[in-house]
Amino acid sequence: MSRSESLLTEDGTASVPPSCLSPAFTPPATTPGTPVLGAAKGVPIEEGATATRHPKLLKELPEVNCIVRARIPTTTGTEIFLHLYQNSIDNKEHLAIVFGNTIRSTSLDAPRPGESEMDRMIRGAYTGRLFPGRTTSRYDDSPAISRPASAASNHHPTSTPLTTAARNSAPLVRIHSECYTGETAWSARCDCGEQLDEAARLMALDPAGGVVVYLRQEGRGIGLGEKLKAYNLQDLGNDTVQANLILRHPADARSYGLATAILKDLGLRDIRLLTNNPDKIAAVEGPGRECKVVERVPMIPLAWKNMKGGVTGKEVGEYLRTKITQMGHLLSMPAGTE
Ligand SMILES: Nc1nc2c(ncn2[C@@H]2O[C@H](COP(=O)(O)OP(=O)(O)OP(=O)(O)O)[C@@H](O)[C@H]2O)c(=O)[nH]1
Repeated sequence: MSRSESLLTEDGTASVPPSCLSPAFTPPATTPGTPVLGAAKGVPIEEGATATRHPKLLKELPEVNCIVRARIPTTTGTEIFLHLYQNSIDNKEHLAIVFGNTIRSTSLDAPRPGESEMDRMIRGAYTGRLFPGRTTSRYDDSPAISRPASAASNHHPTSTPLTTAARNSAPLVRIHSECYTGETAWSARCDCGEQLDEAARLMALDPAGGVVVYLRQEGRGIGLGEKLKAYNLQDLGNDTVQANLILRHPADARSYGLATAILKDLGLRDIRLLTNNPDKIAAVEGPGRECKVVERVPMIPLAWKNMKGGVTGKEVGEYLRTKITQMGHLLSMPAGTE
């Protein structure tokens, strides 16, 4: 008997107490990917096209509106700009963490009726840097500060035919789904915290800058409470996919339309996407190909590269194995761990 069968009856229903089950099946917004083997580092997406599948795309993008932006000096010394978004499909505060000072939000910068210069600065719609006594949101009106070369333009990469140079200048993007346990509660069940840190490290180093789109789809979209139930089912012998299914959730309940809309608002069309997830690559390009993933940059677990800071242990090993064997993630287990 397999481990999942131990909790499923003959007709496939769960033998866990009904009170533990979610009230209704949640239809999948995206479905798990088809297993694909052996993607190389930095594969241009055109060459790796067979490595992707095409989840159902939204008919149209949701509306997004950046309502505030602020500079965050970080503990690593890198400055980031945190952008907070509202949208037309849920009430959650999705975020864009922007590295570099050339990437700007169109909706944030748009003038609002009746607002003062102080209003604009308070909501972050200023150029350059704020300083005590600044009176205007506009750069050129402010003789006290000089204009750094890197901020010379607020315009964004255009979609010219891609040369290697253009591809190299496309910004790095990570579409990251919330993981309270991995990012805040030091969980070693997954590598989510490590992935967020690694994405930030790479973006801080990249002259083209980068964006982490941080989507509030905790637990692959099932929410924290349900994810914690799934953890208990994992401790009872199920893998991460089986645990979701026993709880009557899809293996992956996420969607990426909001990410596409946020990237569009930030003026990013050609992007280099940090991911191993083929569904994400296909979905983020949007219904009208609003974005183009010109390169997939793999996220190899740090421990597999013998780098410091990697999450290790039995649980994360199983988590990664399930992603590869059941969700089609473009990773190969290191020799000796298959
Ligand atoms: N249901 C469930 N969700 C989990 C579990 N462990 C982590 N997650 C969630 O999985 C999501 C991780 O997503 P991402 O970091 O975007 O990564 P991914 O889609 O797996 O693919 P990559 O881009 O390759 O990292 C987050 O929402 C986590 O909360 C688990 O055991 N069960």
